[in-house]
Order: sequence, then C-alpha cells, then structure tokens
Amino acid sequence: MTGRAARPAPRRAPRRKEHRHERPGRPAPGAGRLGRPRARRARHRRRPARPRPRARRRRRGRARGGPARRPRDDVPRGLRRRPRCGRGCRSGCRRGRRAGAGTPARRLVSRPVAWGEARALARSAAPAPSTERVPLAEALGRVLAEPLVTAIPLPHFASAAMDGWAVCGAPPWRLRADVADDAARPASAAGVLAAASPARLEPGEAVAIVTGAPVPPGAEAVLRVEAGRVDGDILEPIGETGRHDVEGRRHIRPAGAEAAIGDRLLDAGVILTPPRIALAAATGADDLAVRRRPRVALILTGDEVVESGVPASGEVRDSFRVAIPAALRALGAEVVAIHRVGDDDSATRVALTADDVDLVVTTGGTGRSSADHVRTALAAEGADLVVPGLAARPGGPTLLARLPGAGGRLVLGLPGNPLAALLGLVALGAPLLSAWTGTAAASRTVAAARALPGRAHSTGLVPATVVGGAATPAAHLGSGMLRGLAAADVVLVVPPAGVAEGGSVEALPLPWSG
Ligand SMILES: Nc1nc2c(c(=O)[nH]1)N[C@H]1C(S)=C(S)[C@@H](COP(=O)(O)OP(=O)(O)OC[C@H]3O[C@@H](n4cnc5c(N)ncnc54)[C@H](O)[C@@H]3O)O[C@H]1N2
Ligand code: MOO
Repeated sequence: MTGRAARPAPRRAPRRKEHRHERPGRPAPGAGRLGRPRARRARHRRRPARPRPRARRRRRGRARGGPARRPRDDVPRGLRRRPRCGRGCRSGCRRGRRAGAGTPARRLVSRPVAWGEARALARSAAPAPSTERVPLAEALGRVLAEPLVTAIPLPHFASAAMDGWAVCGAPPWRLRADVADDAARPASAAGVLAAASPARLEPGEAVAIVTGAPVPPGAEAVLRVEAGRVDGDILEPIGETGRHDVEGRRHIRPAGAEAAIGDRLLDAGVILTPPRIALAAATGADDLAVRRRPRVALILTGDEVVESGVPASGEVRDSFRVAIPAALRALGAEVVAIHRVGDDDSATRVALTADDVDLVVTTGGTGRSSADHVRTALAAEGADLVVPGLAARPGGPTLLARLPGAGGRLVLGLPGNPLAALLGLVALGAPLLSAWTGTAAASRTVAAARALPGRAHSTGLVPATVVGGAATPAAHLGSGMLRGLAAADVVLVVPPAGVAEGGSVEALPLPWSG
C-alpha cells in the first residue's frame, strides 16, 4: 500500500510490527531489522511456515517497554487476532470465515463496508442535534439552530444615506433655523432615536442632516453637501449632480427596505459567517441558538511519532495534532482533549474512556499487527463496530465503533498514514458530523479532465484540483503523502468501474475549504 519498507534505525525506542506475511528467508528489499513490513501488502499470502519463536516476541515486547500482550481470552471472540482467511492469512481478511451464531453481526463481520453503505451508517450513528445559546461574539463558524426571524423592520427608521440636507419640494429651499449642522449629528444610537421625530418639512424647506440620521417626515431627498450651495438661509442645488439628487429623490433609505417584520433572514443549518452575525446584530439579537458542537478527544498513537522538530531517522513527525483538531472544528466538532499514547494496548484503552466527550478520534494503530492496538483496545472495552473498515483507498482501515454504556460514545479510528487519515475523516467523519450538527452534506458533480481508473471492489478517493468544472487528480497521492491533498480543491469519489475522460464524477468538498 505504502512505501513503508525502508524505515531506518530510530534514535529512540523504535516501533516494530510483526512481519506476519513475510516469507521466511525473503526479507522485504530495503527493510532492515527495524524496517516496517513491506509484506503488509501481501494480504492473502500464506503465513510463514514457522511462526516467530515466543521467546523472541517477549524480548521485543520488553525492549519497547510495552506491557505483556493481553491474554487472548480477554478479547471478545469477534475481534480476536487469529487466522481469518481460509487461506491462512492473518491480516484481518475474513474470507472463508463463518459467522458464529448469537454474536452481533457487526462484531463478526470485519469485511470492509461499501462506500455508500459506510457513509449511511456513519450518518445514522449520529445522535439528534442539540441546541445551546451563545453570544454573538462566540457564534462564528457555529451552525444556526433556529431560523433568524426579524422582529423589527430593517432599517427600522427612514434615514439619510449621505451628509447634506433633507429637502422637500422644488429648489430653492429655505434652510430651517431650528436644526443646526452639528445638532443633526447623532452622538450615539440614542441620539438617533432622540432625533427620530424632527418637525415635518414643508415644501420649500430644507434641513441639515448627516448620514444615518432619521429624515424628518416630508423629506423627499437628501441633497449631498458637495452638490448644494448656501447663501444666507437659502439653499440651491449645484449643477447636474444636485439636480439629479433632488429629481431622483435620492439618498433616503426607507424603513423596511431590507426586511419587513417577520421576514426569515437565515435558515436553520447555515454556518454563521461574519456577515450573518452582523445581520443578526442588526435585528437586535445579542445571542443565537446554535447546534451544540460534539466534544471530541483525540488520541494519537505510535511509538515512532515525535511532536516537534525535525524527526531523526526512524522517527516520524506528527502530522495530526494540529491538523485534525482544525479539520474537526471545520466539521462542527470541538477537540477538548488530546492524548499521545505509544503502541500500548492498556494505554489506548485508558485513553478511550478518559474524558467526558461525545466522540473519540484515534490516529494510527488500526492495523492488525502486534504494534496496532486500536481494534484490540476497542474489543477489550466491549465496543461494537459500526463500520469495521471502508471499501475505499486510501483510508480503507478507517473504522467507526460504539463503546458500551449509557452515552454509547462513538470512536472514529483513522489510519496512521497521513493521506489515509485525512481522507478517512472526509469519508466517515464528515457524514457523521454533518448529521450530528444538522448541516447539509454537500457534494457536487464535476467532469473528469482525464480518465480515472477504478479499482476492483473499492472506491477510489482522489484529491483533485478543479478548473472550469473539470477535475484533474493532484500529484503525490501516496497514502503516506500530503502534497496532493494540500494542493487539492476536492476529493473525487471514483467508483470501482472507473470514470472515462469527460465523464461525471462526484466531488466531495474539503472540510477546511469553507
Ligand atoms: N498486512 C496489511 N498491512 C497493512 C494493510 C493491510 O490491509 N494489510 N493496510 C495498510 C493501509 S491501507 C494503511 S492506511 C495502514 C494503516 O495502518 P495503521 O492505522 O495501523 O497505522 P500505523 O501502522 O500506526 O501507521 C501507519 C503509518 O502512519 C504513520 N503515522 C502514524 N501516526 C502518525 C502521525 N501522527 N503523523 C504522521 N504519520 C503518522 C506511521 O509512522 C506509519 O508510517 O496499514 C497498511 N498496512
Ligand atoms: O494506506 Mo491505506 O489505503 O491508504 O488507508
């Protein structure tokens, strides 16, 4: 799947996985003693004739400082590590297995779930959206839970759109002495309201006014200050501009021009952007009903992962601690706790239930080697697999599980390979969280700029750029890479049959591209 063969010797305690599919005497090219097994690719090869001696496994376990392996009997039957494939493969393939009677089907069947079904399962796993009220200052990016209906007209009084004079009838006008220039300038909203009932203008009268101030009843236009000339108490328009202001009855904003009382200004389910928050403020709102954000704990796994600086040979710089919380936030969730656990079963179990959260997201460790603990930890906690794996590449090992207990906390298990993890988030995290926060799951159709080959039995997830409605796959799309996704606008969903050049293909939005 990925170029994981050549992992050089690490500086710190290295991460090692069992080479379950390696043929004895034929090490993967480039794989040193500490190399990750290239042989993971060989899903259906036969097991080695002679399994690794027990003593060696124990030594390796101690060297990594990890706990002794959990006794098999602690692990529910459905998720035990044991040969699953009729051909002796132990990679998790369930070919040739028969489901045992009386055990929940989802636990037994770890066959990857087809794309559409997996997304539907993720949507239906979400609880109904719930609501909270937040001040406008905290509403940015939140999902509006109730329509915004205005209780006042917008604007709620007729006002001047320009600095100048409110005029009534034909020029010349007599400037009313009762209101001086400065007196017309409201010092505050209260000033505007206090000035809201100036005396009625009669034909042939004008009064000085500033932008935003209430126009007196009877005003027919505002003559801009640069388009009028005052001589004593007589006001006249200057040239074409002045005549245009007056004859066009310009520069008065009538009350209710934007909205009448009771107008629905925003629908429930929209994301609150700066102009939407400003619109809510204009109606007089101080807070808004928004969908509660699911609270998320993030668990980063992997002994080899380092979180700062340039990684030494054999170390891998963490790609997720910052990126995944940001992506989850864009999807409407909030990461409230982050745990780093090594390749350690009991630490993974502890982290799964450590926080008071609605959802746990894990990264890495979704495989079935001795260094991967997400599935065994879930099994030991009695979790039910909602989506055991995805018939899609990259991101195939992505899983969705539910822990037992009153809350039925969900766990989204993302693969460790960076592209696979982020696409797993798009694949299952996006539908889960869009149902959870009650937002519309958006996708569109684009044309394939070139033929997109399909892959038997699985959906291809292809980051692509879109220009003029035509999508071109990005370069650098290896499962362990990030350049392609960093350059992409969308993710194409390529069915197993592939897509011909010019054919239509579904394009999923990237959560972070708004
Ligand atoms: N025998 C098989 N081997 C593999 C299969 C398979 O079906 N059979 N599937 C492959 C696929 S596809 C994927 S994807 C990976 C998933 O592996 P895991 O989820 O167990 O992830 P790890 O093994 O822990 O790590 C994989 C890779 O990702 C790197 N990693 C982990 N965490 C981070 C991080 N925070 N930041 C950056 N990179 C990270 C890790 O160092 C590894 O290089 O399994 C295949 N194998
Ligand atoms: O490396 Mo895996 O398919 O890409 O999830």
